[in-house]
Amino acid sequence: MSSSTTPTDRKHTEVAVGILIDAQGRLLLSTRPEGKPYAGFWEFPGGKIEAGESVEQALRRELHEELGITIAAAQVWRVTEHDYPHALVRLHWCKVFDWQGEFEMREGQAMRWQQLPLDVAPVLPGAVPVLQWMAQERGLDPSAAQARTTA
Ligand SMILES: Nc1nc2c([nH]c(=O)n2[C@@H]2O[C@H](COP(=O)(O)OP(=O)(O)OP(=O)(O)O)[C@@H](O)[C@H]2O)c(=O)[nH]1
Repeated sequence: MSSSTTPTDRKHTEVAVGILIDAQGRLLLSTRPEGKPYAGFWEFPGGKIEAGESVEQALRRELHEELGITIAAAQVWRVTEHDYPHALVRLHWCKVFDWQGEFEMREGQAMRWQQLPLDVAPVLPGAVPVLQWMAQERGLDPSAAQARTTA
């Protein structure tokens, strides 16, 4: 057949993602900066893991670069995959309850603390399963984790 690339022969991009949860149980979402694929979509903060980094180290670096905060310990909670046209990503999700510093949007993003269901939209497709699990943990209908839209 042709030389088209199938999901099985594409290399995964490893990504560390933080689910920051505040004292009221709210989740931090931010918008993807201009110039990146899916710019303007809402996502959980994080980014690509660099060679030699653990998930926790990558997440600590990314959240410092993007948000100006320093996180305490973070353990991987779930691992998911999503096949985008631009990349096949493996997302390492960590819940984060402790951090230090003041939030500064260093990449010009918007940020919102959100309860479920969210009231921001649209959300990056790769983040949807995690929103559903978070809703389930809270005794909510997983299919209603995202904002209702009138589209
Ligand atoms: N940060 C983040 N990335 C996500 C989420 N869901 C999801 O599918 N992704 C995907 O994971 C990848 C993260 O890459 P990124 O471009 O944000 O990472 P980065 O900041 O290191 O990028 P750069 O070094 O290219 O600037 C993207 O392909 C993005 O689509 C999410 O909730 N948060």
